Amino acid sequence: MLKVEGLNASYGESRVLWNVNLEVKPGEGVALLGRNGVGKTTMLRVLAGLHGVQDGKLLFDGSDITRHAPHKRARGGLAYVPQGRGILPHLTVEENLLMGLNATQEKGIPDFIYDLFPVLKEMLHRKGGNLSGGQQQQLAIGRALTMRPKMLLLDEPTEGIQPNVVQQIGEALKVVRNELKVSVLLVEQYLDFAWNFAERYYVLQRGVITHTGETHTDDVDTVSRFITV
Ligand SMILES: Nc1ncnc2c1ncn2[C@@H]1O[C@H](COP(=O)(O)OP(=O)(O)OP(=O)(O)O)[C@@H](O)[C@H]1O
Repeated sequence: MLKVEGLNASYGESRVLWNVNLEVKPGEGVALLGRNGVGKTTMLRVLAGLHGVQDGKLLFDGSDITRHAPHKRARGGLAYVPQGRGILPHLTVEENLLMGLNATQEKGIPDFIYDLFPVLKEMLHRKGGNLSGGQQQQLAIGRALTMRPKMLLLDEPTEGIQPNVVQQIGEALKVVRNELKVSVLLVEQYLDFAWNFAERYYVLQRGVITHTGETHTDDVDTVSRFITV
């Protein structure tokens, strides 16, 4: 589904990602783990087409997308939910969701969005900016899903969110992966959440992938040493 080969990326003279190789298979949930500032957000921005590639190749759904513009990647099924959520605070929940629909032929917001996140139906006419952090996160994921993506790129969906909502988001993401068959690449610092969700993981340290493995066989405490501050 997604294959990253020999990726290098920089900010000016400063190299941030070093020869990154990473793969997400169809229907798979994969976690990208690491401390603050190691390059996780940059990695997702490169995949979304918002930051350039210095060297390397990005393959998605059988195409080389290395030089594709962000909107082309989104139309091709790669949906990015940035850290800080990226919803439009002055628009209502409904208007935010309808924006995602523009890229598809559908007329209305599909019911599965409300099945996943019932709170969005209750808050349909409320302004995005007046939602709680957890509700905004659900809206951001819901909006990305209205585009019927093949893969979601999620940047720290649990950040600053109260535990019961974190649990709801975790359950929704499992439905997204298992029933809607959408692959997920999840950037997280909340290790237990990532471990509970993902089948495989990569650890990024100072821009280099240093460990990778499967969550059901590997020891979470060993991995936590590489990612906790
Ligand atoms: N716009 C920018 N210009 C220059 N350097 C940047 C820029 N954005 C990020 N960096 C640097 O690149 C490195 C990687 O940052 P990045 O945000 O990708 O890390 P991260 O692992 O996502 O961290 P966090 O969890 O804090 O978001 C950091 O050293 C950061 O200071």
